[in-house]
Amino acid sequence: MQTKVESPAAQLPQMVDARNPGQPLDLDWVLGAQANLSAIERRCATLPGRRSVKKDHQAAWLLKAITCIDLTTLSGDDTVGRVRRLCAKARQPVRADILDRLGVSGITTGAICVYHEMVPAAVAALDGSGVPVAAVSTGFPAGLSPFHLRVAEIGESVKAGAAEIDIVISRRHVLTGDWQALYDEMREFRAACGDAHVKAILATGELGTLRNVARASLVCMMAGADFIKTSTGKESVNATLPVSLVMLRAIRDYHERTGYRIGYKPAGGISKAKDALVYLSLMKEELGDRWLQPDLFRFGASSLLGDIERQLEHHVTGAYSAGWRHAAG
Ligand SMILES: O=C[C@H](O)COP(=O)(O)O
Repeated sequence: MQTKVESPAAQLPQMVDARNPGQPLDLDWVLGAQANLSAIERRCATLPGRRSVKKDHQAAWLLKAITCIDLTTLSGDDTVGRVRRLCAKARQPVRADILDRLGVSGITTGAICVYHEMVPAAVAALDGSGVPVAAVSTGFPAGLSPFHLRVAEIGESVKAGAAEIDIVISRRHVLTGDWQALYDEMREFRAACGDAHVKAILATGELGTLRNVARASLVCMMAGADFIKTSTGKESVNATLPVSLVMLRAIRDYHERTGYRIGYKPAGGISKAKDALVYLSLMKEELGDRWLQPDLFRFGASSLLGDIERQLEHHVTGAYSAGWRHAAG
């Protein structure tokens, strides 16, 4: 079987759209956003069973998923050694013998995602690979440090070589309906990023309602977010299908009204290949094939890659290896 999947770096030049500049805060639009919980739940309940891709198609979709992973380590005990091992995995996400049998070469993960202190090590380890480094920022995960320090943290990570910045929003602005404060904060974070792309982490598990998720999504896009991201991975509820549906529809709405395509990053608790397939099919159904590229879609995941590699090994050998053989990623 020949499954041609190009690396994200190879895909980017012809795929990149104009960057979202943002727009003035439109409160009528924001307050008009609603979320019908029972309709959303009904739609999501049908998703896992509905679209099942098999055999070679499944392998191709799993390879696609790999190119969209922000391979992540966000632990208090991260070391330079761990980050270097993860970067080696980002450069070569699947064992060479498995890729040979799939007829694929040159794939990488979408990015590496680390805390600020690990950015220089990751940048050095990924030199020449085309894999960008994403830094979580702005007092991740709670986002409750002094505002000027949150802004300064972005600048430090950009200076250290991060090409993508994952900021956390102030959940209290959403919970109190202070959309202007959320907009102003996000606008300032975006400005501090300069040319680095900014992903706005909504921490949806802490926003109370799906309607708040829809409104916060719109405000962050209006303030210039390049991506909206569900979670830090540290909330008690992280990425879910209902939240994803609401955020994807906000992205669709924003695209229809402004012409700008905003990326989506579900993050936290996505660790199985079959879950990745459900997310890919949700993207395809809600937003179309254009959103299946790494410049518009990422998984934030620390252990998903290991399960995908295991499934690909099963695809080419017919046997499952032990999970520990695919530990990194
Ligand atoms: O943004 C990424 C998340 O922190 C990763 O979460 P995870 O460890 O549950 O995959």
